[in-house]
Amino acid sequence: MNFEEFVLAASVTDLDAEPRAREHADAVEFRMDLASDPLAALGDYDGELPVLATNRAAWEGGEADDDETRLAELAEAAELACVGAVDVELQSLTEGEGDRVAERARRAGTTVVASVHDFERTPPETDLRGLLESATDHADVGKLAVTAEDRGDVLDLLAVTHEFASAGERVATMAMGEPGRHSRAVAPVYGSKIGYAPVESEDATAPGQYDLETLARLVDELA
Ligand SMILES: O=C1C[C@@](O)(C(=O)O)C[C@@H](O)[C@@H]1O
Repeated sequence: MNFEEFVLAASVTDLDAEPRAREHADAVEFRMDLASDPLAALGDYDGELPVLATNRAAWEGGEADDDETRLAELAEAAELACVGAVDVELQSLTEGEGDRVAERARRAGTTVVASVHDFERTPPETDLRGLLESATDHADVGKLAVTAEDRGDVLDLLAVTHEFASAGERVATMAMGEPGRHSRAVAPVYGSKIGYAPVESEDATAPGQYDLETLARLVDELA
């Protein structure tokens, strides 16, 4: 997966959902931290869509609390043929052992997405820029998910997205929460390369997500 074109990822906690995602998604984001035996599930996976593997740390809003196990599992996943990309938290890449995962991923030809999340707010525009700069420096794709408290926050995020994408950087951005919901449909217009959506809205993996069919339609109509 090279993310040169926009990739719509169906965010799943169970890979058995993949057949239901095929019609609208380009990939499945497998939330390993929310699955019961993720490596076994990946081993058994015989779906059509490539997998973007995420094993989100508890300290970054996920459910994987032992960092050593979490990163070891993610590195193993990165080496599987069905896995086209792995998500590694930027903080793991800069301060933890995430760079080892990234190295193993690269050796296996797997794309690395460096991610940053803010579940509280949208940092000021200069900080957004700094975070995306660091994320794009450390990985093939820099991803920034923030929480919008008002529409103005989305404007800041879109401005920075546009700036990086225009400079040829591969970025993925979205504003979580209700005021930021429309960013999921609009950010791709400004160059964001990944969208996330649950197959069914009750299985959302972040606040403010559209269901897959809806996001696919909105992105298509705005493209
Ligand atoms: O990082 C992201 C983006 C996300 O948080 C969202 O807002 O859609 C959903 C997560 O599953 C994914 O790992």
